[in-house]
Amino acid sequence: MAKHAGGPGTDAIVVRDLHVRRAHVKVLHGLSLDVPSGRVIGLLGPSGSGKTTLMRSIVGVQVVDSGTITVLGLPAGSAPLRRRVAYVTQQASVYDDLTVRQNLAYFARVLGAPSADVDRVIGRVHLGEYAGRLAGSLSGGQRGRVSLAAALLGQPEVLVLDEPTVGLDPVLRVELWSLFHALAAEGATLLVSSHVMDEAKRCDRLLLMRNGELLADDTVPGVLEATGTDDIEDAFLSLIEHGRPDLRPLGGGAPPPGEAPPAGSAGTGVAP
Ligand SMILES: Nc1ncnc2c1ncn2[C@@H]1O[C@H](COP(=O)(O)OP(=O)(O)OP(=O)(O)O)[C@@H](O)[C@H]1O
Repeated sequence: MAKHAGGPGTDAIVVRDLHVRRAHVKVLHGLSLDVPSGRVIGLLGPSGSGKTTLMRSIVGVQVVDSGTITVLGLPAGSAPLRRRVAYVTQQASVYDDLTVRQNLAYFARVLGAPSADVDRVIGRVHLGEYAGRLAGSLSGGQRGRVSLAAALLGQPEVLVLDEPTVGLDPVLRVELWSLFHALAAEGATLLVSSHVMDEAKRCDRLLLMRNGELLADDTVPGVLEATGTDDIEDAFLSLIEHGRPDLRPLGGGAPPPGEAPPAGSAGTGVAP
């Protein structure tokens, strides 16, 4: 079970007014968000919307212009977080000339995780039958699962996963989402990016991004209710088309002077 510092009801990740440029181009424009502990949070948005940049900032590998990011109560990227936060990039990070088990044994040693953890994580990502295979002989999806297994070594409290289900068949995708929820039930916090809107329904909560800004921060039912849609893709399009003025932030932010709150907007977490 993950050692869970924050506990239910607290925020594992807090981002405030985050501005990031990449190659002199502004990518994130003053993002503020909270990621609650012990939940699976979906970070959704089209390609290029800034999901990876936000994740890189949260794990402390991105130079930021301004703003603050706190993870488990500590500044993002600070040394004590190194073993408490795991990051899986879109490219599988494995050694092709080592077997699956050898890869994980190596990473376990680097992380100082117990060697028994290797078989545990192999089991969790259902790679048992491939444990003795060279990573270089695996499919892209299988290599991705080796990377995910490496991230689970040492039972990190926060998992930041960049498009972990891309290219997987539907059965494997469902298996991974159920693994994510099992990890959350054990106390971990998962921030999972995807550009497939259909995956939204598998998340406890959504962060919808576009052009480096947050369009919504809410549960799936909350986003649907706030937009008057019954499909998350339609909801996303509605947020783009109608913008955010019709929607109120979580906790009932005040409407502009002289304007009544729109019907169905109470309690929604659509970003201000
Ligand atoms: N190394 C880089 N140098 C310059 N610009 C970059 C770099 N990496 C990303 N960008 C730009 O930053 C913006 C956000 O990219 P980012 O990778 O964060 O988006 P994303 O939502 O994760 O996209 P995808 O779903 O395709 O991974 C894009 O316009 C992209 O072109």
